[in-house]
Amino acid sequence: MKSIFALPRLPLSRTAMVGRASLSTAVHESSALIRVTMPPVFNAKTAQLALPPKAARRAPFTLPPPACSSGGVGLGQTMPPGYKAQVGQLNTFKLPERVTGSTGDMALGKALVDAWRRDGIIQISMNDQQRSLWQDAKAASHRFFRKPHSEKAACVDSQSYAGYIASGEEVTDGIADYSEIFTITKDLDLSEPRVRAKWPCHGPCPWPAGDDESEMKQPMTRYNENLGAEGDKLLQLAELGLGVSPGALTRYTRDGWHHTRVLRFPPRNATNGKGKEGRGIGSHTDYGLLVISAQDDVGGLFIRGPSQNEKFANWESSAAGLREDDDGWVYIPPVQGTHTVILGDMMQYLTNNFLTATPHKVGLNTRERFAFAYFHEPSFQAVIKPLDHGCGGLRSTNKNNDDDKGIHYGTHFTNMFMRNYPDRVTTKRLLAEDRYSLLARPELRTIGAAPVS
Ligand SMILES: O=C(O)CCC(=O)C(=O)O
Ligand SMILES: [Fe+2]
Repeated sequence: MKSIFALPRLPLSRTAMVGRASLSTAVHESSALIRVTMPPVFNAKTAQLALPPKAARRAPFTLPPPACSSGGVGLGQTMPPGYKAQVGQLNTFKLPERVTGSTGDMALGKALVDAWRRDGIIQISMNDQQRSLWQDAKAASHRFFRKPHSEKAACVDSQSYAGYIASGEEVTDGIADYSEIFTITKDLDLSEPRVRAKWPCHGPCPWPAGDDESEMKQPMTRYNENLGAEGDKLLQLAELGLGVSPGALTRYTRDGWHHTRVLRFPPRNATNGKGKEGRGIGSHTDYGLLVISAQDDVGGLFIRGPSQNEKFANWESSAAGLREDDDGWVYIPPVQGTHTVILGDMMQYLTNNFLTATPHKVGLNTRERFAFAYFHEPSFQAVIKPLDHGCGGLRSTNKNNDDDKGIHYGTHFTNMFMRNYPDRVTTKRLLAEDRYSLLARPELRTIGAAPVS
């Protein structure tokens, strides 16, 4: 059996960043009562006119007005106790039904890219169908997490990383997280050719026993399929906003290795004592292109916006634990009826750091919290190469793209999951059967070998 430590570039669990000037503007303690009014919804039709010249645009995040102002919701009120952070107040963008490349789409794409570059996060409104899919998926997650431990713990598969992860089982930067998770990866039965060929991470999703599909599988699958379309729509808009050719991003997501983490966080006073007090998930970046998240009304998510002073590349050395206890975190209050979208490692690599992966972490609150993180990813087989043109004219450091070997997404994903779950049966089987070596085979590297601008 090959030792995990002998594998090429396998960083330690979910990673971290370095030194950033602390925000000089007001920082709100979680106990502060803040009243704010929500900003207007972005209107794609008027976006071009509405976009102010760069210098006049608002500073990263609009800080809420003082407590005495009237109306609005106390967004900062839901911040978990014991945390100190600026409270983010995000504009809510509305996406069109279809992206056609119209002037409105181009303006919206530019506005999204600007917001990611400024804040590291965007907020988009759910349409009626998405609200209903989210309600159904959330109800299914409540049902699942209420099951006895033994029933949840049985939801494990030895070939895929899908299924249950108990509170305290996941490790970020060497410290156990309190989150309780059900991961959904591509659900492939045992007769599927990639599963038969023993490709790493490929296998069935171990739905709970007795699920007649309506309990868990259907609501989760419908939710994920809808976000699959939403993810590609966002990438099309990002292509317009970056000024790269159509397909420059979406070419990678055909048969994308999209997956979802269904999460429950215990209240801070009811943990199993296996993690670090108050901590839900430690600071990390996620692995692919986009993370589209929904959270209930409890609150717990913090992010760090892009900074010139904070350089990291999670595919080279782990960004887990990055600046976990530093200043400079922004609390993202739950806004019902919206998804938030942050960026992953592959978006950073593709755009030569023009867009950067968004470091984030989760704190435990006084009530239990439920959230969904959907990951919009390249195909497992994709070899990602930095974009040649566009992206504001930025090019990768001094590297010539033709010489760049690129990043094989399937290898990055496998490294990250082995890192997070060193003791899981899936990791043990992967190593015991030397599946890792298959990642070098040409049939696992079929998408995107040549750079596209
Ligand atoms: O709970 C959240 O809002 C985010 C979860 C997260 O960061 C993850 O699952 O990777
Ligand atoms: Fe995450």
